[in-house]
Amino acid sequence: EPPEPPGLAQLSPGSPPQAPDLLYADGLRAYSAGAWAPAVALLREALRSRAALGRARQECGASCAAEPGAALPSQLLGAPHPVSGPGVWEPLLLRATLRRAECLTQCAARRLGPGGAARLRVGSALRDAFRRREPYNYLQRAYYQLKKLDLAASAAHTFFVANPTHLQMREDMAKYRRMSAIRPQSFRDLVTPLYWAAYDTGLELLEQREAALALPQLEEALQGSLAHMESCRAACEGPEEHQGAEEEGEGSQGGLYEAIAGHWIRVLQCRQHCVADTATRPGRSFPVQDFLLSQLRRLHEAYAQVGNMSQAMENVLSVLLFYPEDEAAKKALNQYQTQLGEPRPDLGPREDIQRFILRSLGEKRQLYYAMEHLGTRFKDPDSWTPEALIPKALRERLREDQEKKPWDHQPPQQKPLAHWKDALLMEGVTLTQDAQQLNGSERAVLDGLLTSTECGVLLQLAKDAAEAGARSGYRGRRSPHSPHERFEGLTVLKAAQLARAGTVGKPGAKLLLEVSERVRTLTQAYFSPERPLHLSFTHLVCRSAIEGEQEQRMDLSHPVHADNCVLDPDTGECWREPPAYTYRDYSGLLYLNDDFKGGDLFFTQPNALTVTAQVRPRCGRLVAFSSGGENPHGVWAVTRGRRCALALWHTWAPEHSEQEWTEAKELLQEEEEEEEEEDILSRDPSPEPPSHKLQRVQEKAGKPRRVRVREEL
Ligand SMILES: O=C(O)CCC(=O)C(=O)O
Ligand SMILES: [Fe+2]
Repeated sequence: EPPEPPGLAQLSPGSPPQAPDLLYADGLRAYSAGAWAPAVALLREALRSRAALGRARQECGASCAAEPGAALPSQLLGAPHPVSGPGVWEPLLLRATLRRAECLTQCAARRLGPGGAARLRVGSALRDAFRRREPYNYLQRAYYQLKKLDLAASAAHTFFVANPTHLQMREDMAKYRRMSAIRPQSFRDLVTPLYWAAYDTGLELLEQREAALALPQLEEALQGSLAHMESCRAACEGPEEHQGAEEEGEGSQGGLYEAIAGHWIRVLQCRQHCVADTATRPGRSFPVQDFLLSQLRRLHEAYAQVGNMSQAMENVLSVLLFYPEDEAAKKALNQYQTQLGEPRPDLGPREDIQRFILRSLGEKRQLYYAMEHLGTRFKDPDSWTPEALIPKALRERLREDQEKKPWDHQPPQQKPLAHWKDALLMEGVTLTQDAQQLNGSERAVLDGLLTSTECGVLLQLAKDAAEAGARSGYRGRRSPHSPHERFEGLTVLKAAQLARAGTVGKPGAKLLLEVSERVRTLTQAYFSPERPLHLSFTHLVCRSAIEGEQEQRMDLSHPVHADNCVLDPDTGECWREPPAYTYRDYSGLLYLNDDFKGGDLFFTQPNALTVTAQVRPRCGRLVAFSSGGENPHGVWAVTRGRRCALALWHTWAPEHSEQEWTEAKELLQEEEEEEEEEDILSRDPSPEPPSHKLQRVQEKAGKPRRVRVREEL
């Protein structure tokens, strides 16, 4: 194992947890250095620290709620001014808030060590990363490197259940599943509490008419769902949770009262949304409260099956507490009542569910009050909220809002078609897929740009150039994107030079120039008829699978990226600044062959996860698209054979047009002229090569490709 980077956090078991952001950053540092064991230790400790904070919040929230005067100042918003007037009410709210803050702070310090919760607080970016279970992605790779395959599989599974559209992980999962050394039970979710498993077992038992055995499982699952929501709610009161809320203009202007009220409103909003916190289960994830409701339904059926009619009643009444008009529940209730015989007014909904609903209604009432009187916002996550609870003045407004669609804007204007149609016709090219078919705004697949002979010539050119490179010790260059592939790139100028030196055929080098111009014409006609495009870089690229290293592959041939900006998949933003090639406006990929395995091009949403379109390369197929953040793309692993493509980038900026293209053209022309001269005059047998150009080319060719660290991770 390579040496670990200096200055990593020291871990001492048993001591209070360190700050998760520090641990995580160090874990990633160790990971990038390939120090797998420290990476695992640090990442796990980051997770443990985060969990400790969550637990402490929950326990402290509960214990402080039980302490007189330190309960969440509930009901204070609901009816303050009319009853006691602000003069009386303000000091009450203030005192309750301070008491509670004090109680929580002391409690957290007792549980987490000096500094308490504030010391373990993290920024919103990291919170999101944890929510997306990102640490498990790194963990699985580190475990894999350490050959701890079962642990790798469980970490991978844990990440995957929460990110089912993550391409890389989907591939990885398929590979883990094929590995016979991994036990099937290793594919388990390390985050989601076991209540999923309890629920699944309960369902299975119910199907086998084993209701008595199913009941404890279903009860456990129900408690699990409630606990899930509790822990989500507890996290709402952290010092970090409402960053940015002030920017939204809620609660920052005005006095102390507004500030405190604003704080509680945000806590309540956050708590309300915990019903929609996702319960994640292999292959599925949905709001935890929906899960709770299906548990209640299974429970009343199971109790009825074992003849425990009073508990069956309690559970079906609990469903009706949410949805009093639920037909199936009403029917079941009637049936249970008949079976019971005598009326049982003592029976009501389950106590835990009653508490849950009452508390939620109380919060909603306060939030609607604040909405009406303080102008705050509240989007109720529940469909079961009784209308009577919503102030009359608000009902109308809410209904209007609901009818207004946020995506009311016009679809993007279609480009004038006449120009490019002519251009296509001239070249004998067909439009195979337009932007709409590719689920994007500026994307197209065009076919027929090259004949198979032309593809053959260009493939031969790439091959000859690679072999020439091999002879000069250039061979064995691994791809900058994947250790499992070789990567050869040929620029137009290098091709011209090699042609001149007689290393590659001249027709190939000439065709390269001609074809790139063909692509430019079409791209301009299709995407930019009003404004000329210039080629800014042309690169003939082949990616070859390395024999025998493909089974264990965990990566893409080319990670997801955008061509003219630095993509931040966390936010979907794309920064048009260096090190990106910011002047690139349109990209083109002209494919030369299809006799390889894998290697499809794909587009994703800005999250770099969700695939929106996929294209299989073939001879003469051009994929053209705008180079910005609207077109993140990547290439699947090439697992067998060699995939060659001409990659071209176009720019509107004339100052960034490709000098080498002109130089190459001159070079090839010069040679032609010289040949003619030679033929005619046979006087000058050794014309001096343009050595300054050669030198420059060599420098450029040897320059390593920019490595995008973010993508590599
Ligand atoms: O070869 C491909 O299909 C895509 C390559 C690519 O996206 C790039 O070089 O920027
Ligand atoms: Fe690209």
